[in-house]
Amino acid sequence: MTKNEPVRDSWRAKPAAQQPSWPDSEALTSVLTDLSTAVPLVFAGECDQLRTRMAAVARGEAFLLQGGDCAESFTAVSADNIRNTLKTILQMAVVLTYAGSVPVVKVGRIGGQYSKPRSQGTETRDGVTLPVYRGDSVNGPDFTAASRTPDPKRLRRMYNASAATLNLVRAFTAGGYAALDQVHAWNQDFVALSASGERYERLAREIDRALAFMKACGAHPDALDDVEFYASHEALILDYEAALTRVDSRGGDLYDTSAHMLWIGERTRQLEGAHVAFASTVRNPIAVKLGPGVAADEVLALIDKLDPDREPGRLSFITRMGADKARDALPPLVEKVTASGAQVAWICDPMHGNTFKTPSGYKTRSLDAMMDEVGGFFETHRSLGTHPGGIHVELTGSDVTECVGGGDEVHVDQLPLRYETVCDPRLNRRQSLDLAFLVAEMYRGEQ
Ligand SMILES: O=C[C@H](O)[C@H](O)COP(=O)(O)O
Ligand SMILES: C=C(OP(=O)(O)O)C(=O)O
Ligand SMILES: [Mn+2]
Repeated sequence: MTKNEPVRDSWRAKPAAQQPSWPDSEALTSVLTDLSTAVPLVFAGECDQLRTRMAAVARGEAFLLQGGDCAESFTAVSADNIRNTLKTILQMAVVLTYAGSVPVVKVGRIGGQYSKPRSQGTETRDGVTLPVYRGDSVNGPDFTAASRTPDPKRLRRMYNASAATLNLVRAFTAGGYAALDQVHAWNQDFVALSASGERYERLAREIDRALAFMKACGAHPDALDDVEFYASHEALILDYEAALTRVDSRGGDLYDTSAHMLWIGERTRQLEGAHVAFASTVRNPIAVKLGPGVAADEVLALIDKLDPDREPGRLSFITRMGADKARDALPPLVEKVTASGAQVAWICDPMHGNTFKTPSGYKTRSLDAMMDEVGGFFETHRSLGTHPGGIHVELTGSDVTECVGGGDEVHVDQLPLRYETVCDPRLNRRQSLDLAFLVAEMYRGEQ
């Protein structure tokens, strides 16, 4: 028995919110047995490396950019989609790196983001009530009884889809696709072609000059050809996460090898719940979402449970307060955590507190509200002398129409044109770049 066997299953004694009711427990056991011997998707050493990167974020020496789909779906796993998402995140990262003059830690909501917590257990349409869609790992989005019935075989499909996605991400990021020159050229195209491009022209020109200067100095461009890119998702379906948890051969610690970083959602962060208990057993960097209802004492208790050794990089808080609440809700939390001596990374998710439904029933978010929340996040950290450590956003590299606003404005009446998300509305490619340039201006104190 390894030193970790006693703690490994400790979470099973706690209540787990938001778990599917699998109708066939034998089928579930069979899939989990199979997954428990599957090849790990990430190496524990990479998780350690990300922890050191996140420690730099916590110390104020780096910025986190975390983004990707609200919910990945099996049918959307394609080279085009993966490449476009990656390309968008890399483009955003170049702008933020230059503006902040600090390294940007790049983490995708990718290669495992298949499970969704929901506000309601069921959905009713035209008098018919069915289980709610909980992500492709559990059931299908189509509104039929067959599609909405949880099917454990989907957990194996999630693993396969994650493996294929991460394989291509690794190929792109190590194979020269992500070269800085290339990414900057894409940004120049965006500035030239976007309606709001003029506003960003100055920043793009400055980056151009900085690159020319580096080259003139003989800075080795090869070093700029590869990027570090990490994978993350919400650790929601604990049976899946536990099946992919392995004892690290190097030191005997437990790592959840389904992703480098895992987060606990707003709906599953109960102090005595199974999600917090599970996360406390693994060494991966962990993040917890915090909504406007959280009390400062709960946040301190989360630190005690998840980061008892007060190790910078281990724990991040992703605040998602809503634009109208951020300026009131955030300061007391940041003050108390700082006073406690814990060094966590503070990340802003400007999306989940700003969702609304249009009269015709589309779930959407406006770029203005997002920027307002990011503004409140920066103001709070600047006034308290703490570090605004990063942003966490739902985005896609495709030209969808799911969020409203942006330089090439998407209007409410255009939402039906390309509303393709299976869960929450994502920023499209241009809106994501708008956001990056606007955050860059904020970082430089220009707004
Ligand atoms: O990211 C996901 C959503 O915010 C979450 O699943 C809740 O969505 P719902 O209110 O539509 O259930
Ligand atoms: C469900 C999500 O967020 P939250 O837990 O903050 O509501 C999410 O990130 O998709
Ligand atoms: Mn979401």
